[in-house]
Amino acid sequence: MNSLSSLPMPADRAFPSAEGATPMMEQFLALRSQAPGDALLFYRMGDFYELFFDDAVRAAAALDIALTKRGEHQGEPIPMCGVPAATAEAYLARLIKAGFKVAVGEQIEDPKAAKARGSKAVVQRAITRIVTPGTLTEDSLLDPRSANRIAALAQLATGENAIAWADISTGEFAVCAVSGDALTAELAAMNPAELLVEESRFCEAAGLLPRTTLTPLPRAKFDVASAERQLKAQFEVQELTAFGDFSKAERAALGALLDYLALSQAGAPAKLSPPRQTREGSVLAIDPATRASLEIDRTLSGDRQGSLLGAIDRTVTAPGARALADRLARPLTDVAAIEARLDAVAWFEREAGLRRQLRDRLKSAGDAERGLSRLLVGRGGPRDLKALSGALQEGEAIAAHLLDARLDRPPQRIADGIAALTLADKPELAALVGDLDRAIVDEPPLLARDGGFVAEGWMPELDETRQLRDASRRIVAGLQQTYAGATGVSSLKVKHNNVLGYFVEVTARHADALMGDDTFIHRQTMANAVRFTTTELAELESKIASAGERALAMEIETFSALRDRVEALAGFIRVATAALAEFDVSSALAEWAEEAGACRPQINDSFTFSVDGGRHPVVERALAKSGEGRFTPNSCQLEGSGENAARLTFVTGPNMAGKSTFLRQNALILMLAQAGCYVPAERAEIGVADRLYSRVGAADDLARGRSTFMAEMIETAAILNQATPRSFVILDEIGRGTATFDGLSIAWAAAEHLHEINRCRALFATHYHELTRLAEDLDAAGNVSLKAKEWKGELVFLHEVGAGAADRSYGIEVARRAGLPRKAISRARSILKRLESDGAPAAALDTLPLFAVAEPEQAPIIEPSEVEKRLDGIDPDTLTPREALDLVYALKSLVKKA
Ligand SMILES: Nc1ncnc2c1ncn2[C@@H]1O[C@H](COP(=O)(O)OP(=O)(O)OP(=O)(O)O)[C@@H](O)[C@H]1O
Repeated sequence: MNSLSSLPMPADRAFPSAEGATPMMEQFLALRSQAPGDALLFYRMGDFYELFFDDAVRAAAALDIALTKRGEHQGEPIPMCGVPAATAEAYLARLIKAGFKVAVGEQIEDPKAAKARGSKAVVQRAITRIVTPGTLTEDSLLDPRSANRIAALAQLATGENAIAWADISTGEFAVCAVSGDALTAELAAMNPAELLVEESRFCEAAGLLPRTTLTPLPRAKFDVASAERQLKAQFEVQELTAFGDFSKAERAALGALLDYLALSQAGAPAKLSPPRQTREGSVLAIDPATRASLEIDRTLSGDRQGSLLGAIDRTVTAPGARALADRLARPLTDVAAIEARLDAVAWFEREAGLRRQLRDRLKSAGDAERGLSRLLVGRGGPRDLKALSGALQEGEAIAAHLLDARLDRPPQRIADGIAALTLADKPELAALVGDLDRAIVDEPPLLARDGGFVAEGWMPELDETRQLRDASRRIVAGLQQTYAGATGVSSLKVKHNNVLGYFVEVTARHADALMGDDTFIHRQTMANAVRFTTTELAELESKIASAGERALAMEIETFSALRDRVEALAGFIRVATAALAEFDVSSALAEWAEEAGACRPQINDSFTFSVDGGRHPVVERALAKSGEGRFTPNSCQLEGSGENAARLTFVTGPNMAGKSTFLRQNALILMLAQAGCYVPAERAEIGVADRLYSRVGAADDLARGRSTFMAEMIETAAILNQATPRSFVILDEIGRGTATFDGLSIAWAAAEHLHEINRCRALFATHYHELTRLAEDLDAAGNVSLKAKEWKGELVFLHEVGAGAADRSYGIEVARRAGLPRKAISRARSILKRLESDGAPAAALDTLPLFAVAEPEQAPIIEPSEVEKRLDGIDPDTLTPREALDLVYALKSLVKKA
C-alpha cells in the first residue's frame, strides 16, 4: 500500500447538520461528530453495523457491497450500507487493508431498557473503539508471524527528534531520541504498522516507509507539557524521572502516542509497560533501501518465501516467529548482548536431543501473547483465558524439563527463561493457572457472552442453576409423551422457537383433538400444522429462561473475576510468554544452524570482517531445491586498518558469475551475526558495524518520480554522506545507468571517497575494469574476482572468488546465452573488437554502418536447411490429405539424413 493512499479520506469531511433529523439520525450525527473525520463510523443497529452518508458511499465502494437508501434527511435520501455484526471482522480486515480507519459505535444499553423509557426512545450508543492498523488485537486481523507496532514521530522546531513506539500485544512502550541522519533507519528497524506524525510533516513522512499507514495529528497533540501530564497520570508517578531522563522530543512522542491509544481504545488504553528509553545506535542501522535490497523479511516482490527470514525461520510458535523477525529487523551493536543471544543458540545446538523435545512441547504452547493483550484491552474471551493457562502450564513443564535434564549449565538467557516460567516461586500466578485450568472447559467459545465455558464443579451455584435448567428441559421433553398419550395424537411434538417459546405442534388433521381441550391454547394455524401453547410449557419456559440468564450472569462474573486476576499478574505473564518466544527463537536458530551447516561467529569490537567459506543462505537453498547444483562457498577478508586485508575490495568478473550474490551474502552474514544468529560459513570473525548499507540492483522509483539513475545516486549519496569507519557497505555497479565516462567517473570518485573519507569496510562490484587499477594507488584497497573459464567454446562459471581483478566481462557471451538474435550478437562482437582496438568509443562507432557488415567468421550466412527449402515451395491450401501425409514422410526422411 502506498502511504499516501493510506489516508483515503480527508479528515475534514462534512456531514449534514442534525436539524430536522429523526431521533435516531440525530444520535448518529452526534456520534459522527465525535468520531475522527478520517474514520468510517460503524453504527450498530441490532444484528448489523450500518453506515450512512459519505461513510456509506466510501465503504460500499471499498467493500463492493450494495449502496441503498434509508429514509430522508433535510429532503435528501440518506445513502446507507451495512455489514452483519457476526461477520464484521472480515469487513474490518478489508477496510483496514485498504487504508481506512473505522470507529465502532456500539449499543451500550439493552434495547429493552430503551423501550422501557418510551416507544420512541433510541438505544444509547457510544464509540467504543477506533480500529486502526496499529491498534489491532484480533487474530483474524493480524498476521500471526509479524509484530504489530504503532509509532509516533516528534520533530521539534529545535531540530530534536524522537520516536516513541508501542506494541499492544506485548505491552512494549519505548522511546528513542534520534538524529536526523538516523531517523529513516530507526523507523525502518521498527517497521510500524502505523506512524503518527504532525500534520504539517505529513508530506515529508509520506513514502519513508512504504508499508506503513501514516496518521497525521494536529500539532497540539505533540505538546510537551500535556504529554508530561498524561504520562504521569497513566503511570501514576509524580515525576517521569522515575523511568529515565526524557528529552522534550521524547516526552512529546510518548505523549502523542499515549493520547492516540487512549482515543482509539475509547478511554480504556492498553496496559503498557512504563516507557523504556533506548539509545540511538544500540541497533545496527539499516535504511529502507538496504532492507529492501537485502530481502530480509520479504523479497522485492513482497513474498516471505525467498527472503532471508523465509530461509532460516524454523520457529514453531507465532510469538517465536515474531521474535525472530524482530531480531532480524534490529540486529544489535553491543558485543555482550549479541554474545548472550549466541550463547543460548549454542546451548541448544549442543543439546540436540533436548532441543527436539522442547520444540515438540512448544508447539502446543500456542499464542498466549496476543490473547493476553486482548484480555487487557477488554476484547478477550474465555478462549484467550484457556490459551493463557495452557501456555503457562506448558511453560512450567518446559522449565522443569530443562532443569531436570541436568545437562550443561544453561547460559544466562536460558536460565532467566527457566526462572520466568517456573511457577513454584510465584504462588499467585500458580494459583491463577490452576484456577483457569479448572474453571474453563477444554474448548471454550470465543466470547464470554456465548456462555457455556465455566466447567462443571467450579461453582456449585452455577451447577445448581444449570441442573434446574436441565431438569426443566427434561420435563419439557417428557411432556411430549404425556400430551401425546392424553390426546391420542402420537405424532404430536413439543418444539421451540423464538416467537412462541415452547409449543405443541400437530398436523392439521389432528388439530381438532386439541381444539376442544382447555389445556391447549391455540396460537397459530399453518398450511400443514397447527400450534398450541400450554400454561405448563409457559411456566417451564420462564424457569428455563431465568435459570439460563442467571447461569450466564454467573459465567460472565466468573470471567471478569479471572480476567481481573490476569490483569493484576500481567507483568509476570508477559515475562513468561516472552521466555517461551525466546526458547522458540534460540532453539529454532540452532535447528537451522545444524541443518544449514552454519557456525557461531566470533563477535568483537574490532574492524575486522573475516569469513571463510561463506554462503548465501537463500541462493544456496534455491539451488538445492531446484537441483541445479551446489553453492560454491567463498571467503571474504576485509580489515578496517587495511593492514592484513583490504578495507575496500573491488569485485570484478563476468556477468552472471556471482558478484551480487557474493556481496549480498557478506552483508547478510554480518547482519545475521549481529542479530545473534549463527552464520552460513565455516568460520567468521566479525567486528560489529554501526550501519549497514547495500546498493545492489537498481529499480525505478517511479512512484516518487525518480528514474533508476536518480534513485541510485540518492542512495549512493546517503552512503557517502553517512557511512562511518564502523560501517559496512556493499555497492554493486554504481554509475552504470548513465553515459560510460560519466558513470566511470562517478564510480571512481565514490570508491575514492569510501576509501579516503568514510574509511569503512566495503565491497564494490564493478564492470569498469579501469577501477581495478585504483587498488594499486590506494593503500587499503584490493581486488578479487569471480572466475569463469571457456571450455569447448562455452563459458563456464565457477562462482569462485579469487585474488586479483578479472580480465574481461564476457557480457556478449551472456547476451548470446540469453537468446539475443545472432545478427545482433555478431554485430556486438565486431563493435567490441573495434572499440578495444581504437579505444575511443564515439569516434569508432561513427564509422561503423549499422548491421551492414556481417563478419563472416563470426556470423556465417545461414543457409536454409533442406527441410526449410522443401517447405518453402509448398502451398498448404492446395494439398490433398494424401499429399500432406506423403509430405510429412518426406520431411521426416530429410530430417533423418541431416
Ligand atoms: N557461489 C555460488 N555458487 C553457486 N551458484 C552461484 C554462486 N553465486 C551465484 N550463483 C548463481 O549465479 C547466478 C548469478 O549470480 P549473480 O546475480 O550474483 O551474478 P552477477 O555476477 O552479479 O551478475 P551481473 O553482473 O549480471 O549482475 C545466481 O542466480 C546463482 O544462481
